[in-house]
Amino acid sequence: MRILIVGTGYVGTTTGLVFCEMGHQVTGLDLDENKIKALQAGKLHFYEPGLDELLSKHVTAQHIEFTKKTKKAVKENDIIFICVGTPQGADGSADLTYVKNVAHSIGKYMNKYKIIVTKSTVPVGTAELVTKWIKEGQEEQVPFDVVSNPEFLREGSALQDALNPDRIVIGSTSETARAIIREMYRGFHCPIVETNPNASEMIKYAANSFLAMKISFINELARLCDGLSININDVSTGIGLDTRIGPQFLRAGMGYGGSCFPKDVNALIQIAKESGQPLSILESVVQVNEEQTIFFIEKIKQTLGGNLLNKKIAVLGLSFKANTDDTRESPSLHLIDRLLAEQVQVRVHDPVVKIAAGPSIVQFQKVEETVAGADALVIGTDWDEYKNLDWVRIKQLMNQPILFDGRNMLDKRKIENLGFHYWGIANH
Ligand SMILES: NC(=O)C1=CN([C@@H]2O[C@H](COP(=O)(O)OP(=O)(O)OC[C@H]3O[C@@H](n4cnc5c(N)ncnc54)[C@H](O)[C@@H]3O)[C@@H](O)[C@H]2O)C=CC1
Ligand SMILES: O=C(O)[C@H]1O[C@H](OP(=O)(O)OP(=O)(O)OC[C@H]2O[C@@H](n3ccc(=O)[nH]c3=O)[C@H](O)[C@@H]2O)[C@H](O)[C@@H](O)[C@@H]1O
Repeated sequence: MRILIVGTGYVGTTTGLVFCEMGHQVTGLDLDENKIKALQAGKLHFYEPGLDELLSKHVTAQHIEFTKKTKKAVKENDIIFICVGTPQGADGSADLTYVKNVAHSIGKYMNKYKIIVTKSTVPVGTAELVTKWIKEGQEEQVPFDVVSNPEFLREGSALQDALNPDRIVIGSTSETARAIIREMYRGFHCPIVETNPNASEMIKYAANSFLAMKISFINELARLCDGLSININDVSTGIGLDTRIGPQFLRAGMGYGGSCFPKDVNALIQIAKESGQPLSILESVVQVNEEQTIFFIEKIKQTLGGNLLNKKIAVLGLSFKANTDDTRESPSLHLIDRLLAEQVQVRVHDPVVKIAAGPSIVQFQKVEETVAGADALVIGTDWDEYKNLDWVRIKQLMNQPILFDGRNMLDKRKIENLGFHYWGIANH
């Protein structure tokens, strides 16, 4: 069966290449000409460790091709994965414009039985909408089935996650379609959850919301622990060893960011409101997350004497987490916005992200240049390379050795022994 991936962003490109690895022939479709040109040349248009090698391998072997010709791509392929964006709309709900456009095009150009699989994260009821939109697009009746098959990969470890998922979820009312998609995933060694589309769509939002809830829980607890001089990392270890809790997603920091948790938690809140069954717990998750940057900046203010006017602050890391160039809802950028509002002179560094300079913000190539003359240094993203910097040299270069670790990634004792004033999130 020939596979079409619609949308060649983080999810689409990774999914396409994973299917190549499983021996399938794949076409990637996108409307963005620049992305398609880059991909055709075997070049990844975003930063994701390991994916560039795989892309170049499968492009060279002609296991994958890329196109912007929707009609041809729809006609020639049997299984169509929708991997387009579902950004947050004005009221917090998911904006399905891109999904709707794709469904209309699929209907319009469909010439024989096809399975349409939604991999994008979409609200409960979208499979029914996709069915309706495909029918609206059809000029003549052609049979098709719709499947919900949410994706659980993380940016930064997309390939490993997609190749080794904890589970695969397949939601469809059609046993035939479920069986075909199940067969496509033969070779994956993980449980497969088969269910109806609504439950499948809910599983995705519930998973992201639960993980976001763990982060907000530990962050709010960290604020309490900070006042009580308790090390939150010890608390995370202590509770995480309980197998019912688990160690993951208990790292206190500046709050969760990225293209998914913020929008998906809000989308589920909106679904709940519309259903007359509000999820107050998730409303608190969002509130705690928003407060976390304020908590952090207040700490910086207090330490620097209550006023940040014209202070020079160096921020290391711009992406929403390490190993990605994605800055969507990045906690580091949220912090920088607030620093700029306080009229701070901001100096930034990131190993892969480039941002436009402004009157009060300058980006440097090297960490040493970034910290020169700084009144304080903030770790904004947990890039590995920030762990083993030459801290003796950095101390010499700074105006005063004050370090705020927004990711609790440094060894407090070691840094303090070098003469730094160190503050992490309840990292006592
Ligand atoms: N980024 C991530 O790590 C994960 C994202 N998701 C979900 O997957 C979906 C996609 O996310 P990303 O890959 O990050 O999005 P993205 O924004 O990186 O990529 C989406 C792509 O779709 C293309 N597109 C839009 N309309 C199109 C059309 N009519 N025909 C062809 N291409 C079209 C865009 O040009 C863009 O390249 C979202 O629903 C997201 O919530 C799910 C799991 C992980
Ligand atoms: O639906 C999605 O798009 C994806 O969203 C997240 O993946 P991602 O956003 O790539 O990154 P995460 O590793 O989950 O991190 C999200 C944010 O939480 C923060 N985080 C994570 C873990 C933690 O313990 N503490 C913490 O603050 C990260 O720094 C980051 O800002 C989920 O982990 C994926 O399973 C899901 O597929």
